[in-house]
Amino acid sequence: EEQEEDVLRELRLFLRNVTERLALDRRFKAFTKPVDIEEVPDYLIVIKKPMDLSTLLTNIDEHKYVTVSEFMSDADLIWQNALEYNPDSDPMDRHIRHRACALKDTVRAIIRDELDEDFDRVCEEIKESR
Ligand SMILES: COC(=O)[C@H](Cc1ccco1)c1ccncc1
Repeated sequence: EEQEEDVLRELRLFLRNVTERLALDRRFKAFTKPVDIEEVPDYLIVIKKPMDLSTLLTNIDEHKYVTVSEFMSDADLIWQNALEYNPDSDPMDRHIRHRACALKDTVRAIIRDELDEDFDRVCEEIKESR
């Protein structure tokens, strides 16, 4: 009903704000756009579910997420993929892994600090009802 659409509109505003703040953080530059398959031809052989911050924003606008948990599952793909594709001991791999871990910690801290648990519960109830 109308009140539910108001809740989901507020969820999208929150998720857009979080995602845009991440995309402005210089540490996360490598995560802002899909990995370039021309640059990295084997990427899609190794990584089955690519994800990046611009795709998160598109998904939000396409009403893909009804709960924060669904958003977090896609957001987690970004850093998980980076750890999986860049496992070596060379400095480049270690650098992107450090940034991937920073992304993981930053997303979790923002959600812990800024998501109201009652609001999240309302979103989860809407999801169960559909
Ligand atoms: C999320 O970004 C990545 O996984 C790519 C993989 C990649 C390897 C070569 C070109 O791109 C990356 C980008 C920048 N620095 C390290 C790795």
